[in-house]
Amino acid sequence: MLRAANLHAGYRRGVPVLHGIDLDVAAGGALGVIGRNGAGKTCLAQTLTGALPVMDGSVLIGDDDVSGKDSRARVRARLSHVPEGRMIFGDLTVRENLEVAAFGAGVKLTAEQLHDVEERFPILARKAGDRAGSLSGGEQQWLAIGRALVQQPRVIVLDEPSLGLSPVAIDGVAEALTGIRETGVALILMEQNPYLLKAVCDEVLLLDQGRVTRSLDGEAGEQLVAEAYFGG
Ligand SMILES: Nc1ncnc2c1ncn2[C@@H]1O[C@H](COP(=O)(O)OP(=O)(O)OP(=O)(O)O)[C@@H](O)[C@H]1O
Repeated sequence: MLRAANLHAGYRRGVPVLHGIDLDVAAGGALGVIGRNGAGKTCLAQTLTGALPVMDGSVLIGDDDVSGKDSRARVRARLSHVPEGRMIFGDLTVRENLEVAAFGAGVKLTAEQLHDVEERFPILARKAGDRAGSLSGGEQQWLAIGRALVQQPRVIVLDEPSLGLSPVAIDGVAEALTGIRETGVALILMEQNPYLLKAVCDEVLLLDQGRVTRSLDGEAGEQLVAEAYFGG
């Protein structure tokens, strides 16, 4: 569903941070990317979603080559982004945040679709009229994922969704992401939390200085991920 081949990218022209990344995630699959601070996870998330340009290599969503397309075109090709720090609109209500996200993807938000998302995350219905900025960190994370879901994605790229969350909230994120996978959506999860990766992903890539140095399959288990994280 999402493939990247020989991907080179960076924040500044002529200064690559990613040096030839290959990855592939199928519909309903979940691929994790783990790495230390500065390894390039955010750069990879932003390059996949079009916030940063591809310097070399390619990004395909299904058969659609989106390498030269910006983030607006990619969201319309059904690739959604849950950015680091949530990036919700704090002054808009929870419901307005969902409506704006759907509009940005060119999706007409029907009552049924809204109901589906609010059923998955009931807090979004209970707080529909509240200012998004008044939500707790965990609630804002639900909203950020809800914003991606109303875009009817084929793929969601999430950048450190566990950041700042309590262990209980992280368990909730793991459960929600597993449920979303089961609907056939592909997930790419940039994370430093090995337990979330273990709970959600089939395969985890270890990123170091912009290169994939190892690939761990889900069978290898928590210990292997933790080893990669703490000892890699
Ligand atoms: N806006 C920027 N402009 C230039 N270089 C940047 C910028 N942001 C990050 N970098 C550099 O790019 C490299 C990769 O950073 P990036 O934030 O993508 O990694 P990361 O794995 O997401 O790290 P973290 O977990 O700390 O967010 C680092 O060397 C970093 O210093």
